[in-house]
Amino acid sequence: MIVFWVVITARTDATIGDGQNGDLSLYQTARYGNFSYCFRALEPGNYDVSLHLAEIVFTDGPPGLRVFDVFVQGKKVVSCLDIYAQVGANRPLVVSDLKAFVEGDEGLLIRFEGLMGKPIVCGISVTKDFSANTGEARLLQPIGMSLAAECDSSKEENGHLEVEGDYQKLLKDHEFQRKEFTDMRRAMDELKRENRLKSRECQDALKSLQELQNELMRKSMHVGWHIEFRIFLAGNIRVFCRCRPLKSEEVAAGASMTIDFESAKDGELTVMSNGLPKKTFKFDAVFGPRANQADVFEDTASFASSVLDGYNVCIFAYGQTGTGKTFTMEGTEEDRGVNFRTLEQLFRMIKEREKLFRYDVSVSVLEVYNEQIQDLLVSDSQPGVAAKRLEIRQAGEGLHHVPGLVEANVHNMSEVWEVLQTGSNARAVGSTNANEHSSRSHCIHCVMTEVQGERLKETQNINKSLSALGDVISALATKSPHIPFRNSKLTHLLQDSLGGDSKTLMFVQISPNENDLGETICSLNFASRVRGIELGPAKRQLDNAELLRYKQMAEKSKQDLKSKDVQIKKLEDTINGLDLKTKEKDFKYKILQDKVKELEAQLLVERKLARQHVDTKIAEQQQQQQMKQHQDEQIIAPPRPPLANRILGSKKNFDEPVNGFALNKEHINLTQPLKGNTSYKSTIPLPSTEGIVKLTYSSEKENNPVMADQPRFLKKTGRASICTTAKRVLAAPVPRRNSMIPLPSVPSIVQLPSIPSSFPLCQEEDMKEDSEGSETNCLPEHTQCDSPRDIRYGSKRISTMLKRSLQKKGNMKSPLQQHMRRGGINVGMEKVRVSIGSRGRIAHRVLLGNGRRTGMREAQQKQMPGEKERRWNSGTVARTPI
Ligand SMILES: Nc1ncnc2c1ncn2[C@@H]1O[C@H](COP(=O)(O)OP(=O)(O)OP(=O)(O)O)[C@@H](O)[C@H]1O
Repeated sequence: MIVFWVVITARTDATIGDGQNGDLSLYQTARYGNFSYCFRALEPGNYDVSLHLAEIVFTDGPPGLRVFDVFVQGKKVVSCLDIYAQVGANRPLVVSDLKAFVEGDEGLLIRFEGLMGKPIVCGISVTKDFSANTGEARLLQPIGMSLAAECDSSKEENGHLEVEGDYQKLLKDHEFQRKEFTDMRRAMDELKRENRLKSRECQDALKSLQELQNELMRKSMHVGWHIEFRIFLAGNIRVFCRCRPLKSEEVAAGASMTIDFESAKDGELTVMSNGLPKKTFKFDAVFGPRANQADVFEDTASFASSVLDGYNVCIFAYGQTGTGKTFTMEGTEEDRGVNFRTLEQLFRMIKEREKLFRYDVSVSVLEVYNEQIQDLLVSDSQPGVAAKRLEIRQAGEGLHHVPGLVEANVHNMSEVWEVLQTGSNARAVGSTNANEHSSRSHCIHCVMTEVQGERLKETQNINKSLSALGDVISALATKSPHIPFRNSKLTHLLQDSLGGDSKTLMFVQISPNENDLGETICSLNFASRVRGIELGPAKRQLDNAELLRYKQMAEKSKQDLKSKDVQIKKLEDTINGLDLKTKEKDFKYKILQDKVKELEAQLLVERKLARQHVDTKIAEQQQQQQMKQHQDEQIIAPPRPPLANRILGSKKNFDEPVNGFALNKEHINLTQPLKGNTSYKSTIPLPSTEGIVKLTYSSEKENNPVMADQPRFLKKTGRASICTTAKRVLAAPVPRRNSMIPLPSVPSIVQLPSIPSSFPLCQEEDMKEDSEGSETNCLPEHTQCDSPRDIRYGSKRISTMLKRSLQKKGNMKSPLQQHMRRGGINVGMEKVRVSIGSRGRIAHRVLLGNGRRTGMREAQQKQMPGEKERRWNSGTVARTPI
């Protein structure tokens, strides 16, 4: 089948449908060949597709029929046979009810495949199937149309032409666009998300910026206020100017204003004269006739509150009579002044701080009249009784007070007001020309605030100007070395508040009446000078009690420090003493270790010596045995007396006691079984007599140096060891022993004499040990040696037993073990004595610490030399229970 693909431009025209019911119709004329329509679905769903095929010219009958098939979404919906059956010549064909299901945003593809010989006109109508989808009608949009390309016969293969690129390209483009659209949508979503994040960040940043701005503003205000306050404290008395309104009578008299408040700003004030500006002044604040009491106090409150922070504060009013000094400071019952408001604020702050601080507030009201101080809180003096004279005293550095002045404790504002009223009523009032209520006195309200032991704070108010005050102010302004505080009672009383470490606020009161211009300018000039006065930085005040308490605390800290130093010194001494003791103990321990090593080395030497001694004894025994054998042989074989005589000596010698023990003939007779055994010859390579002598000598010499000077004789041991060959008797198992006593070999042949009691074969302790353990130190009752080999074996056993004995005793009584077992250094090492050898010497004794000597030494001292020698010879270990 040949497929033609031609790309044409989709065209929509008036026949496209009404667009309102969701219909979309496309009519397109294709001149040649096959083509396809592609639609992009706006939303998934079922679509009805109808095809209008017109002017399909079937020039030929079935054999030559130019037919084509129609595919919707790749599925053939109309076949050539259908078309052939329905279409006659020049009759259009409408194929309807073709369902197309579109998923997602995939496109709807209608494709015509076939061989077209002549142009056709077709139309496609796509309608959303609303029966299956109830959503909003959204249609397919044509995204392209492909027409059949020119037939390229060169690409015909196996009777077919491969579909070339356009459709595939279209599909790829569509797929690409779809992916691109998906990517774009994803990117757009990402951008939206980022945008939201950025928006949120921006909002957060904006919010934090606003907070920062607010914080900055607060800080700026705070810093500004502090700077302003510090500037004020560091350089100037703060001066507020207040002008009263014109009185009704002044207005009635046609008085005109002499102050220009209209242009007043930033504390500037211009005095007018005849309608022209005469002079301009600048103060910290200016309050015109319209300012009320609250406005004034708003700027005054910070002063008042600093009283509770421990500062001396002085607020007073200065000005011409009748200008409102009393009104500003006291006010009226309906319109309270600075005094009342200040106290009100103090109580409010006290209330706020009541969990942290406790304040006691007292108020005094006094009057300075004719340089006399009168207590206005004292009731009228009784007739004929002179009022109590009050004087100013200086109680401490910078602390002036009036002893005897009544201080009324107040707890709330009603009590304050009551006190103030009492004082106000008691004032001396006279009449003046300027003000019928004016007085020639100065009323001072002292508010003493005690804050947890801190000194009293004073708020003092003055409602009259005094020349003394002026002098003081002038002296302060010119930085005069002498400030005439004591020129008047008023300045004297106010000295603490006007001094260099106070906060001072002065109200300069003026009249707006042009008739008072002279007085007004005079007051303003004075106030300007006051404003330039430098008082220096304000200082917090501490009272003497608090200072005393601090001093006591400092003194106590010093004492504590000293006692701590003493304790530290004691501790250091203790530590040093402990260090010394530790070093001393280390030193002693080292000495002990050295001694232990020395003893162990000595014990080693003793063991060697003992071993040598035992070997010597064994050799002697062997020699005696050999001699005995020869004697026996002589007895049995008389034909050889000369040789026997030569070897063993005469019979007389034979009968001689050997080492104190005499051989009994009867005993010899008991050896009859030996008679027949004449063929025995010792196979033991016996050492020569000289060798034995030398060995014995060297051993004895080593153990007993005294022997070196004595004549050398062949030493004969007092013990005999005879091997019998008459009868082979299996030796009973010989228990191990610890004693170093030489063992008699054949007690059955040679009956040794009874052993003296002073010659213990084994010590009681050894016996005890033997009875308790499996080992024994005692001689076996019968020991027989059947052969020289047994003799040698017996010698080895003896040697082994001796070694074990020594080893055991060494282990049992090792000084090191003793020391370790005792765990102290005061164990008497002398209690351990190891004595080995026939001429043994007393083991080296070491006295350690305060080791107590035991009865061993006394026992030795009581012993006879011979006994001692035998004792040593017995090879036992004299032990004293430790
Ligand atoms: N700012 C003001 N607003 C309204 N009235 C005022 C103001 N200042 C003063 N007055 C009124 O002016 C009158 C005189 O005021 P005040 O007695 O306070 O003057 P003073 O300076 O204390 O006088 P003196 O020096 O004679 O005692 C009072 O009647 C007072 O009410």
